[in-house]
Amino acid sequence: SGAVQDQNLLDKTTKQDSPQQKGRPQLDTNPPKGTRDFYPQDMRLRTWLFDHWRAVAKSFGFSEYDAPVLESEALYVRKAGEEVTTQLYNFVDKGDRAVALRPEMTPSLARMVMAQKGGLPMPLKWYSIPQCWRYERMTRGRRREHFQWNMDVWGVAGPEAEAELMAAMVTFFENVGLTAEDVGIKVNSRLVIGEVLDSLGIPEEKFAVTCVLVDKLEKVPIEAIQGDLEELGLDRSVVEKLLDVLTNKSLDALKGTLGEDSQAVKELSQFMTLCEAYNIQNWILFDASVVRGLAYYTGIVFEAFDRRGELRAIAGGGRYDKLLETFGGVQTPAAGFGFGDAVIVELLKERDVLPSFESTGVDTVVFAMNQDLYAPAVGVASVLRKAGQSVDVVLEGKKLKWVFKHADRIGAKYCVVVGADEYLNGEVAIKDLSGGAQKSVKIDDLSNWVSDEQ
Ligand SMILES: Nc1ccc(Br)nc1
Repeated sequence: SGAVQDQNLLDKTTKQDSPQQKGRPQLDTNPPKGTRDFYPQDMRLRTWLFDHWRAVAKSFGFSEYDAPVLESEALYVRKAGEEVTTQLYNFVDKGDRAVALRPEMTPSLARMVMAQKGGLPMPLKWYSIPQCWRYERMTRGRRREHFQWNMDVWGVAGPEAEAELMAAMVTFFENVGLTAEDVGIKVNSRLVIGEVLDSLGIPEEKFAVTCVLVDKLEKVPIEAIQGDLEELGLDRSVVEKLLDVLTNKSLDALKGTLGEDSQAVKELSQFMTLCEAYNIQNWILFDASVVRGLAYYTGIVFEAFDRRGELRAIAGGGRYDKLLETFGGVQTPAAGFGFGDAVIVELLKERDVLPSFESTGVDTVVFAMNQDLYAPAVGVASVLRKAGQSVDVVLEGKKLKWVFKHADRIGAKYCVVVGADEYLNGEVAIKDLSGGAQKSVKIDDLSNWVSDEQ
């Protein structure tokens, strides 16, 4: 069910199955496992969320792009054991092609950049709100789809890109009524792991898989991935050293561990300084244990979380300078984040900052008192619509009591009744549904009435 439906808007137990038609197998009216329907009220919440995402993207000068939900499976073959590739929603199509519903947007973005063969003027500041998919055994009853706001900057090597992305994410949180007391953003750099592995003589090609395993270590006991670590040739002492470094609670402590010349420390310090320039430092905290689960991150990584620790990560991202290379393209610096539509809605609901989505947004209901007045009534509706109102015309003969109840149910502000006597005087009756006052207005004055009511 849709995000709002999860709030028991349509409690599943009250949904009545349609009456069984004689002898016909009844259609299963549920959406496919792990997917959601968005009824109009759910859609109003989703549109509200996407409008906020789009407004921030626009204010930061980002341009919207899109790509097919269906991609070649080859885009996601990374052999790093990431959840996002082990839970691929993949199949072989009728043309015998190995395809997949995209689990994330970044590879599609990389494919689109690569397709332009260097012809895209850099930097790119692009965003998208794709529906992304995974095929997870329903053991955990989790969703198989979500919408994920993607913001990416391509062609900028310095932490200015990450800082701008961070500022955009914080702007969204502030715009929807959340504060730095509600949400924090943990920041780290994968260069930390890189520098530790270098110091222990672990070859570069083990970097990505090590990062994915360390990310898993955050969630499962070491025994659960002991085999993977051994297969990777990381003996216990290496893992212990890594885990020890990741417990560093400050950049100064990290400098003590990695040394004055640490590139990781330099970059993180510069990033933190930029965050102060945006005045978002209260949202940001250094946390050496953050590595994120995607294999292709190469530098700064970050993840937004609810400070009460009740929910899963709200959003996450980082630098991924080598992704194009893995596709056989030219190395191009890039950084970005993904921001899912599910956890944020849980948080907004929990913090009670979600607006109501009861109303349909209709301004005025127009009703003809009898069939002879229907044509004049739609003429009145056209005048109101041209004046900018959202108008719901009652399309069938109804009792006035039904009309007022209907207008109230859809959250209309006014009800315009076209009655025989008033119409003879070139007027209509307008009932203000908030206060109940009723008045007659000349049809020729309706445009002025609309502008006076705005
Ligand atoms: N990657 C991914 C896709 C779909 C969902 Br739900 N969660 C994560």
